[in-house]
Amino acid sequence: MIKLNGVCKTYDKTEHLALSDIDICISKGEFVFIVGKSGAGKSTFMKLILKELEPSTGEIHVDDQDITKIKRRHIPFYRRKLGIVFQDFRLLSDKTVYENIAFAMEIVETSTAVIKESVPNALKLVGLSHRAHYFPDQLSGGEQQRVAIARAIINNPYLIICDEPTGNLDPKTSIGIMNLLKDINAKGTTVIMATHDKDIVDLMQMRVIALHGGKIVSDKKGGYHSED
Ligand SMILES: Nc1ncnc2c1ncn2[C@@H]1O[C@H](COP(=O)(O)OP(=O)(O)OP(=O)(O)O)[C@@H](O)[C@H]1O
Repeated sequence: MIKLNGVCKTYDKTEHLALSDIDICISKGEFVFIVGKSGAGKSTFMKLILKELEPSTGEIHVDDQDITKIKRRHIPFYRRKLGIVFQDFRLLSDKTVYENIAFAMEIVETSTAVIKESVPNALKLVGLSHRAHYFPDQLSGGEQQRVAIARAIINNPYLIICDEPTGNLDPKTSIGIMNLLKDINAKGTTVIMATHDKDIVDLMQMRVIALHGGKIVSDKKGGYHSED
């Protein structure tokens, strides 16, 4: 479960509240969209959960842990529970598809035997077994995003955080990526996705939390709403 209680965030010395009085609860296994105009607070929300930022007030619980209390040296261990997918893929250009995914396991000290078994399985899941030895610049945008998703799930995260994962993709490719995320979610992984893509949100019919001026203005199932 992910729970935010009375979370406010101001940046540095500004008095402007990037997030204000956020109280929400996301159950394990949910798929949640975070929507809102530019400046609404979506990235701030995601960065708080990733522990890239600290709240100015309030508590944030992820998987029954108050993450505001995690010590700096323990942050890398906390982040191992999370898979992250960005708009711009962020693959390592000098590593092949296989190596990009294997690298995510190497840095958490997974054994070679487990890596050799897990990476082909992840590639199969995202439909890219035939691209294992390609480099990122030999792939389409949609294929690169599939690699990024394979890398995000390879260590069995509790939660996948997606920041505009379809932002650089055409509508058809975007739907393929969303179906992949839906399948991963159906196996029990919680997904939180920030997006501007109204068509995708309407298509998926999942829970939608809308932010405006740092406040939650709507929290409903089933697409965008007129007041969002
Ligand atoms: N590093 C920062 N320093 C000061 N203010 C910031 C900083 N980052 C964000 N803000 C402010 O916090 C508010 C929320 O910004 P945030 O980036 O979370 O919005 P967003 O919904 O993700 O926008 P976008 O869709 O454009 O990415 C905005 O008013 C923004 O100007």
